[in-house]
Amino acid sequence: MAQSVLLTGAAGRVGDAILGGLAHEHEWRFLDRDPPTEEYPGEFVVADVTDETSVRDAMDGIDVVIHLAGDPRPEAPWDSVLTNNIDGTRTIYEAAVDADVEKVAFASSNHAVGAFETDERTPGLYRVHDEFRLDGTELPRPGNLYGVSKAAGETLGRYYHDEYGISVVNVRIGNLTKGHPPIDYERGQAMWLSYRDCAHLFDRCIEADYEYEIVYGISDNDRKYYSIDRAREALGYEPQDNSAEHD
Ligand SMILES: NC(=O)C1=CN([C@@H]2O[C@H](COP(=O)(O)OP(=O)(O)OC[C@H]3O[C@@H](n4cnc5c(N)ncnc54)[C@H](O)[C@@H]3O)[C@@H](O)[C@H]2O)C=CC1
Ligand SMILES: O=C1O[C@H](COP(=O)(O)O)[C@@H](O)[C@H](O)[C@H]1O
Repeated sequence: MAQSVLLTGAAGRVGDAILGGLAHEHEWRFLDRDPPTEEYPGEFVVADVTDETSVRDAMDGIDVVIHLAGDPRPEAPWDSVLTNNIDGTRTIYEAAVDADVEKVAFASSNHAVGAFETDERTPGLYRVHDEFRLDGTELPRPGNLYGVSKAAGETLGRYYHDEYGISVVNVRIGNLTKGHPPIDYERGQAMWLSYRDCAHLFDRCIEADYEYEIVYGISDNDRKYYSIDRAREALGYEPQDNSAEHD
């Protein structure tokens, strides 16, 4: 069923992947601090996610928020992730609960658990026969301050779910690249998320019923060290791509 969806960070790569598959499936409103450089299939609000007034206005009549806006750089400095990622996510949740939004899908990251990739585990971890899996029940283990900000975003979701009942799914996105998996990069191939699977996964975040979830957002790669079982069970995610098919 078509839903009214607010997509923050719409002008970025993940937004592009989502709209590539779902532009005509839902009623969209977009928010980004960068103005659009092309036509979007819905109202486009140019605003910063830390601007409470603009975010509250953008939330009016919305059923589901897909919150992508933030600094995506693994090497991002603390000032930037504190403002754009942590405060921005808090601003989104405050406005969402006040507007009676049903669900928020939060773009978390592999970097929230990057420090599980110890010297002892790698590079074996990235290879097909290694059986180590993270499944979303483990505690965060960030390897950088960007990862800390994503773990904080997941925890903000936990709080707003428990306190206000809003449905929350945190998608620990792997490595989104268009057309094919990263080349000569085993880690990136193990956590590849194709554009097609990305659109489908966020469609399931819009449509499925859930309470509070942490899932991994990768394609069905032979090499994987993230389990996609929870995404399948909780959301009905059925990925079609596999980085091994591009070897
Ligand atoms: N691309 C990937 O492989 C992965 C992305 N993610 C997460 O997904 C989200 C989107 O990432 P990408 O599309 O790759 O990044 P991107 O940089 O291509 O897009 C991010 C968008 O957010 C906007 N933005 C940033 N800060 C903002 C603010 N304070 N207010 C309003 N808009 C703001 C930017 O203008 C940009 O259009 C990020 O939260 C990132 O951490 C997580 C894991 C992997
Ligand atoms: O969270 C993110 O992860 C991806 C993949 O990480 P990388 O360390 O393999 O590059 C990254 O490309 C993206 O920019 C980031 O937001």
